[in-house]
Amino acid sequence: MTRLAMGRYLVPLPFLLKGDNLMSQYVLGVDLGTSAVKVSAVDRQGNISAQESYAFPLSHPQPGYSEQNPADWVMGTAVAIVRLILNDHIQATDISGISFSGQMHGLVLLDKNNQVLRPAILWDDTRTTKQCQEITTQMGERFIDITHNRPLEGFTLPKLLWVQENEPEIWQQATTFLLPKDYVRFRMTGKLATDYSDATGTVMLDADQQTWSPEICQQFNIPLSMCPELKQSIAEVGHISDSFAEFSGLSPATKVFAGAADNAAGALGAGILKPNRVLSSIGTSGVVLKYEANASVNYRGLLQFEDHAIPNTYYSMGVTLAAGYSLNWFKKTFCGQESFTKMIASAAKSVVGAHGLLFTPYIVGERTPYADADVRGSFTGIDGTHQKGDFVRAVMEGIIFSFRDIMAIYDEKDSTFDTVISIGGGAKSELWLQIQADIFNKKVVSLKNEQGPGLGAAMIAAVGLGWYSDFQAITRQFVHLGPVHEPIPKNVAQYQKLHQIYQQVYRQTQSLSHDLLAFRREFN
Ligand SMILES: Nc1ncnc2c1ncn2[C@@H]1O[C@H](COP(=O)(O)OP(=O)(O)O)[C@@H](O)[C@H]1O
Ligand SMILES: O=C(CO)[C@@H](O)[C@H](O)COP(=O)(O)O
Repeated sequence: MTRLAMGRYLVPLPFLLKGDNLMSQYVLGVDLGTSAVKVSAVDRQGNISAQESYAFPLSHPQPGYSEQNPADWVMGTAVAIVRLILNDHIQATDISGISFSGQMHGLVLLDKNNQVLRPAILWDDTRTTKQCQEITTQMGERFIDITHNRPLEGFTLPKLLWVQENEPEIWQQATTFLLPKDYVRFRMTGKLATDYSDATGTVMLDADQQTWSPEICQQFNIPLSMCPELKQSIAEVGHISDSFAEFSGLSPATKVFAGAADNAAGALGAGILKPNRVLSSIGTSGVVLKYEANASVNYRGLLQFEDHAIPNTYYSMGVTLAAGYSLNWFKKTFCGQESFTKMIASAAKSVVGAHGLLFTPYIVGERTPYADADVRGSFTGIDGTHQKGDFVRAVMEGIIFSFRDIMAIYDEKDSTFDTVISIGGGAKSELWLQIQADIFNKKVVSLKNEQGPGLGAAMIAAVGLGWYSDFQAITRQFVHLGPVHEPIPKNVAQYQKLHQIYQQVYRQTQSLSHDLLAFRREFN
């Protein structure tokens, strides 16, 4: 039988030709999340023809540390692509373009030969409190004027300073830094670059000038040459290299576009192109995000301010560090092999307010509204009658109360919106969608196909290829909203009362959790 060599995979040719989609053209959206990489093949009409994913581990070598191995991202992406080609019969030659959505802020350091120098330090790593204080001491309000952000542990600049101070032997060899998706793109094309939406997340971009800030780089002894070239999200960065083609089965003719930060891509994939719509994303992290038409708004660091994937537009957001991560932690720790669906079914048997049990999701520290790396989570009100379902429900509710706290910042700024679009793994749960509607007291809408960031990445490639003239046009064709969850007045009233109690937990447990973390650092 004739066999076609695809990298190291030998595939019977008739098998490859069996697919229905021989004459179709696709773009691939690579969504590099924290729990897994998910690759979607999307046709010119916006139909998601196939999806594959590959999970990778998170490493927490010490409390507050969070790392991943960049090689795992590349391997996982290649495996997902190989599966699309072999299992889903997407023809490599039909894949016209690829783009990316990437977990934000993570630091990948490369030496002069573009070799990775140390594990990537991720967005939820909070080891850099000292470096954040140094940035504030040295630059004060000027830092916020330049970046429209305040320095927080998750961002890339404090991570660079941590390596400078703590690993001088690594720092001496460091030649380039990249964000996570940029490293995957580099391994696919051989080209070093980042895009503006991920660049803002480093807090080294001058938000008004749209250049790397020479003032910030000079202040902290970071050579400007270390910063990758800036590209628009839809810019073509290159083609698939021969070596990655060999490895993955892709065609070297496939064009590769810069892509975007996952929240920018998620906003695209959810049709967040107007200020009346807000995104609620329950991934590993949790995000409440609002479209901003121009850079004149400055929340002075109360919320993050970032470049959107659409040129000259922006978004603001608040981040709950451990959203889906909290539910995942609960499942892994207490529910054995049980599926999310089964575990959540037990929560559905509980009631609004989980019979008086409250959870705060600060289990890896928090970013918004409390920028506090050393706070930790809590269950309050545990009673001898509580069942497992009450605990699961309390975790789900606590995460959404944390989102409600972010919305309170928008309320204070008189920033109004009427619709919440829910994306991320958490949007798969009907119960969680209704809890959101009831706690937000807003209409909550999910997507027909829950692939916000992956779809956004595919949309970037499709616009980059010229299939659509702009993001407004492609959104009309690609983004399909699903069922609407309306708030239930009785539940809204109960949650409003409970939220007031929830809001007291941070202040009343802050010093306790700081003391406990100090104890842990001293003794374990
Ligand atoms: N069936 C489900 N119902 C509700 N939540 C789910 C389900 N499956 C996964 N999740 C949640 O979604 C999270 C992963 O979301 P995802 O958007 O894939 O994350 P990331 O992009 O960070 O990798 C998990 O941590 C989990 O809490
Ligand atoms: O730190 C942030 C945004 O500022 C996170 O939202 C990361 O971008 C990770 O995203 P997920 O893996 O949770 O999608």
